[in-house]
Amino acid sequence: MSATPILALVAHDAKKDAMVEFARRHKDKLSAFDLVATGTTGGRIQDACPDLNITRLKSGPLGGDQQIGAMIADGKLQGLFFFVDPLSPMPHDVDVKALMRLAVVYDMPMALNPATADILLRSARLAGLKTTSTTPEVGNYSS
Ligand SMILES: O=C(CO)COP(=O)(O)O
Repeated sequence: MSATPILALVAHDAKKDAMVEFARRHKDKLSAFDLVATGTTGGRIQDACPDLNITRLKSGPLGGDQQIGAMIADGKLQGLFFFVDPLSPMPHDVDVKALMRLAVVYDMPMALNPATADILLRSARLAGLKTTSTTPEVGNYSS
């Protein structure tokens, strides 16, 4: 696992401008992390902030949300910034829900809008003081 905490940046189309603005505003702080993003979101951020090192995954509807979900399940992610559009139907709604669900299952710091993202990025937990997400109680659901 990377020694540097990894953050994921994801935004639905109606929220991509807000994500780009968030990344611009916080690019100094974000540069301290390894960043992953779904394909289109990552491209928009990279264009706006060329100095940020962003690993682009697949586009959300083509599996990018699930790739990030797998990173959460594998303990490879330390924070999720997911600017969701609650007003538009999504062809991959099940993937969106699955990603948010895994973030909750693993007690992943997760911001779903810019206001929360600002607070989360400032938090000590994301600054690397505590970078391990909580392993869920598996109950009857063994690994
Ligand atoms: O659809 C997304 C999240 O559900 C985001 O995917 P893109 O960044 O490829 O647009």
